[in-house]
Amino acid sequence: MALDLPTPLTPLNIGTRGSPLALAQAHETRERLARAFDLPFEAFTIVVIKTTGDKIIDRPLKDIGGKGLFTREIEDDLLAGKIDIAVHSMKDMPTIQPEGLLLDTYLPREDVRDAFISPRAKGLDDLPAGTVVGTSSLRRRAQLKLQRPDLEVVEFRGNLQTRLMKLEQGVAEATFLAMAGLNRLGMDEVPKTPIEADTMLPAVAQGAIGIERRMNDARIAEMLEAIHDKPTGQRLAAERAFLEALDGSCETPIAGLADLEGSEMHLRGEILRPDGSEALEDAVRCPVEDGAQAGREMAQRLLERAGEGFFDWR
Ligand SMILES: NCc1[nH]cc(CCC(=O)O)c1CC(=O)O
Repeated sequence: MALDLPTPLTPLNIGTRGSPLALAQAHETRERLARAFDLPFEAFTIVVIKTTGDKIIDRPLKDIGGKGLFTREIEDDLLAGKIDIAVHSMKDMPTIQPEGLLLDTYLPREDVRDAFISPRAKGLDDLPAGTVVGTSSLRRRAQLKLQRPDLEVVEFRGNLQTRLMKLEQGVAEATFLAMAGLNRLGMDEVPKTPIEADTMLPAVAQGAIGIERRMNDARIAEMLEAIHDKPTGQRLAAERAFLEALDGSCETPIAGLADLEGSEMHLRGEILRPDGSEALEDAVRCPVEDGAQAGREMAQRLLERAGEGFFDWR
């Protein structure tokens, strides 16, 4: 495919966070673009941007608060033209983007499942009562407590490597990590047990990489079209409509997953009390193109069942 790049060729700047996983995602994006347009890798520069969430690593995310902890600085640079596109884990992205930005290009989705990670146990059932499990995810904490109220949970922040190190040091006996992250980093040696979605429904958009751009940049829009994965787009449209209708932030335990079965979509959703004392689930099948509407309706049904204060700690 021919691409109308200005001559002499100016590199396209790809913005990303600096964690190993974020870098792997940026490199995958660069490879897909280079391949689609038969361009050398040098046509793309990867620009590492440090975000507030990267700078503050000693406090739980929910205590720092505020929207876009891991995205604001990157989006500012995108709006300012310092970068041309930004690569994100869609799981970490708010459902609404700042004025002037669009986030509607997705790479083919990786494994959506969570994995159980422990040097000593194969699965949750093997852990004796009182065992300490580390996680910084409110969803995983609540899902864990629902299944095993007898286990202890400790806050487990930091990137994938940091969390694996904490396991090794014995800060916790087990943790959960996304299969997608482990796969993208090629961490095949980490002993992991994938957990099926029936047992632990993943986060909305887990395993998906999104590429953000300026709304008025037609050249970039055209370019991104070449690497967009439509099925991933259809699944995320439903999952993110569900999340948006729930007003979900990182501070509420919500899970959601859309699977495609031919022309049909199978959409599942779950909301939990933060202490894991209760979970409400719903599921529907609908035509793929109705996914977003189905997501919003599912959110409404769950909110009605939940009633006031469901997400409050008690
Ligand atoms: N919140 C951090 C984060 N954001 C995306 C991933 C994994 C990759 C993905 O889900 O796309 C992770 C780590 C994890 O949950 O284990």
